[in-house]
Amino acid sequence: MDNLPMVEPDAFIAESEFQDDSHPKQTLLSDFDHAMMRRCIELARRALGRTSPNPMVGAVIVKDGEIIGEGFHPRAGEPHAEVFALKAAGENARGATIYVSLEPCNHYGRTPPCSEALVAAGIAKVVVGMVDPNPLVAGGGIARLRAAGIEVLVGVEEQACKKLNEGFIHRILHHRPFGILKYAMTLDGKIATTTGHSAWVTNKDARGEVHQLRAACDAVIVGGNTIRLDNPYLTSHREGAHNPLRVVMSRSLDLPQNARIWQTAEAPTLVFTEKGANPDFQELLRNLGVEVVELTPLTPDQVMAYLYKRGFCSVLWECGGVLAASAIAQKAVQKVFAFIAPKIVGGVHAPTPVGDLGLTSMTEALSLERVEIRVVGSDCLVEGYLPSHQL
Ligand SMILES: Nc1nc(O)c(N)c(N[C@@H]2O[C@H](COP(=O)(O)O)[C@@H](O)[C@H]2O)n1
Ligand SMILES: [Zn+2]
Repeated sequence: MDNLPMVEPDAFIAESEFQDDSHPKQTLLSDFDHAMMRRCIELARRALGRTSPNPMVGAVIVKDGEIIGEGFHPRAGEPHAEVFALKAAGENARGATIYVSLEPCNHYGRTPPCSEALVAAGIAKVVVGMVDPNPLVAGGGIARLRAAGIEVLVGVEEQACKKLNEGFIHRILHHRPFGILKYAMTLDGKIATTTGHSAWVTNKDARGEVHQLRAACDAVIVGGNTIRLDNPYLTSHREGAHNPLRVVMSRSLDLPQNARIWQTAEAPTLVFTEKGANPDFQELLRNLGVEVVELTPLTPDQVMAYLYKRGFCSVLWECGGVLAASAIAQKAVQKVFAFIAPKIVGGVHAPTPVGDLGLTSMTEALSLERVEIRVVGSDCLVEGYLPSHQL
């Protein structure tokens, strides 16, 4: 939720990081302002999973209390949300207020600066959800609008706007995609039986959440063991939903030829292996339309560096415990989604979601921050951020 202090039940104060003497430090915000920004977020989410390396952005133009134009950024290379909203509002935009979930850009990228388009359209006021962390923008859009005499408010529904684009923000600040570790375990902390059987730990509502998570990510990563034992499809299973790139990390490339992942074409597949591993199988995969990339040594960080260069913002780790521990140790995981099913399977050697992290004392445990706990059908979902992550 917002960090904004409450003034009275339906009014909040927005405080801009970019105030100067000519602009009041605090401005009362109405429920309407919040509702419009939440609408921006809703619009932005229409492009869920499709905008990388760009952020998801929504914009709403309001005049005399009425919405006269809306827009969202559909994908990189296409116009920004503000441009779609201006187009929808037409000449009526003169003197109007625009709400936009991310600071308007002020640079020539794949598209021209939105700040100039807003000035040219005669927009009177701009309400911004969050400052753009992109160093090419970073307050420059706000400064340009203010220099043109436009009133600018910053920080409305800021936390929600940041959460919408945590992948983009992490990518810009850390030059790596944002990593999410997802696992499903029983009440006694097992992800499979001692024999390795791991299907159906959670109920179908939890599986629906997982498909939604996949739709929001650019890639989903598993290790070779998951292909051998679970034989997953790794798709989002929803009509019209985005399917992430399916990524397999396997040093040996000792994988079944008839695995579902390479026998299904709904989503692209990329296999990372080490130099020279199983050349016959590499050729077989390529013939099946699977991309094969040799990375030596094959580590989570190398994979994340590669996916960063490919323009990815967010990656879902759906791997077993050994790879998960390695991804955590290499800071390739920022957030955890743990589904807990009220079942007990027992077994001293039954696998657990995170392998050895080399910790010797409970005081070294990684305590998740900003934890949210929800009931999903008959299961429980614990969501939180690893300690080093800052939004
Ligand atoms: N305010 C805003 N609205 C949008 O719809 C956007 N896509 C962005 N993106 C910012 O601009 C950069 C991309 O520019 P090009 O699409 O290459 O022109 C992106 O990195 C964000 O900083 N901003
Ligand atoms: Zn723009």
